[in-house]
Amino acid sequence: MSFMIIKPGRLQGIYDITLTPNNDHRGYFTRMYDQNIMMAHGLHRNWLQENRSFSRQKGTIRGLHFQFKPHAETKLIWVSKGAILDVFVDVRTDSPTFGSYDSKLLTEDNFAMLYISPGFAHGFCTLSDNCEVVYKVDHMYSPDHEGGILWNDPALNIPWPVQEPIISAKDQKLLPLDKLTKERLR
Ligand SMILES: Cc1cn([C@H]2C[C@H](O)[C@@H](COP(=O)(O)OP(=O)(O)O[C@H]3O[C@@H](C)C(=O)[C@@H](O)[C@H]3O)O2)c(=O)[nH]c1=O
Repeated sequence: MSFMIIKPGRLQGIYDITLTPNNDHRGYFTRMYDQNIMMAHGLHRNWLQENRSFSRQKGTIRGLHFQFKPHAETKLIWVSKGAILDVFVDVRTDSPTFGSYDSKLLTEDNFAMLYISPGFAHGFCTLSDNCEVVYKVDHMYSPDHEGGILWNDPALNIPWPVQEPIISAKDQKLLPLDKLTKERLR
């Protein structure tokens, strides 16, 4: 049995991963990561940091974030508590889907994981209180390379489930995608 079922998402570079638990009368056992399976799909990375983010209230938005090159990150994301709508925007200037977004529901019990390649801006909206998101990244945090796009960029028109989110002061000041210089994104 394969503990990780991996399928390409709609946008090139995105992968939907479904974990398959082994159930018995006690509960279940599942692998959260299987290096051999990830390698077979060319998706194993040298994960350097694992982050746990906790949001107290439903309707919190974090994002949309990325790191500029050479610190652009791959992210492997799942939800250990609560539920989120995870959103990712293609900011690869040479991509035919530049500026397109997609989203995925991740919950504490849907056994879903999301693999996001470098070159995507990433964010999420919490759909429940006390939400905990856990994700691995393959580059260390580099404050000098932080990049972001305004969550409600009118050109992107992302249908977020909230109109007035709880959001950080830093994220409130982010600019729309068309204000980012393509030179810096390259
Ligand atoms: C992301 C990060 C933040 N920090 C610090 C900076 C700051 O003092 C505090 C909170 O940082 P932020 O407000 O940037 O946290 P947050 O808004 O949760 O940022 C995260 O958002 C999601 C959507 C992502 O995709 C992540 O890559 C990351 O950008 O933690 C680190 O020390 N290491 C890290 O890896």
